[in-house]
Amino acid sequence: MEKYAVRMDASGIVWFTINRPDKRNAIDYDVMDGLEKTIEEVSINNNAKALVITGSGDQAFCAGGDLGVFHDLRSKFQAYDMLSRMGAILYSLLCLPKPTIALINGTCIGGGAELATACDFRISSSTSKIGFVQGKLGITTGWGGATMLLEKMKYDHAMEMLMTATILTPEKAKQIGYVHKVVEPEKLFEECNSYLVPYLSLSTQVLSAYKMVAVRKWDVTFKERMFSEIERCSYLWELDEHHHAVDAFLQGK
Ligand SMILES: CCCC(=O)SCCNC(=O)CCNC(=O)[C@H](O)C(C)(C)COP(=O)(O)OP(=O)(O)OC[C@H]1O[C@@H](n2cnc3c(N)ncnc32)[C@H](O)[C@@H]1OP(=O)(O)O
Repeated sequence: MEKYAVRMDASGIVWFTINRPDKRNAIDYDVMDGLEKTIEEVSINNNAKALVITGSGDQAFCAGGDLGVFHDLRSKFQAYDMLSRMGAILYSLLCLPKPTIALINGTCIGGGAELATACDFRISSSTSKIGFVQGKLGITTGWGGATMLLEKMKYDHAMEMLMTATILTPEKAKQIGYVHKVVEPEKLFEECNSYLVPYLSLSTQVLSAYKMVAVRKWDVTFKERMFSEIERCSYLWELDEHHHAVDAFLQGK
């Protein structure tokens, strides 16, 4: 089974689906490859007007990094290689000159919330769970998620999400401005299509021009901040607190 699926529909929406429902759509190196290629293709394909990222099945959008795979990374140098690669992928998603949507079809936690944050808009199923749970594993957001969140949300709401590592209902996430629309699970795709209609009615050049205005806001200083966040997470990654927490998860404690 392919770990991700990509298709472009007749209206120019590219649908990227993480296809690892048995692992709650956790991101491993293959999914990273798929995201990297798709973002690049969408950015250069004139027929691609928008990118929607979602997860397969009705349980999870994305449960973050694959703890089984990434737990092999023990030192801060090993952690930095993986974290900065995914950080670069999310930075290119953030700056993609087309509208992007995280279609949150279920659990969206840890790196899954970082992935969703890199998108322009978040549409969630009413049954999803959303949270930056990294703190519970003794690390911070390691893919640049906090830097992006603080650009996109009010300071106090962003810091509360990050520093409490709590899991929010979609309604609460909407109330604080993280999620833009909450819909019944069976209406998720229909509502996502409707949401995109006004965007698709404008030309790609116009949409790209607006995205470029936003990208200018995220200048070199922003990129530096994002990557120093990643470096700090690599340092925490190496510490026992993190490794013990992941050991406990993998051993089902
Ligand atoms: C590296 C960048 C930063 C990060 O993303 S750190 C990772 C943050 N993510 C997490 O801590 C999520 C850990 N997972 C969970 O808390 C729960 O599995 C979750 C998502 C709430 C779903 O709970 P349930 O629906 O009850 O399902 P479950 O626990 O029985 O899991 C089903 C199978 O999926 C696996 N899974 C879930 N999240 C995973 C992950 N992040 N990496 C690797 N495998 C993961 C889980 O091990 C289980 O697999 P199996 O059936 O035992 O083979």
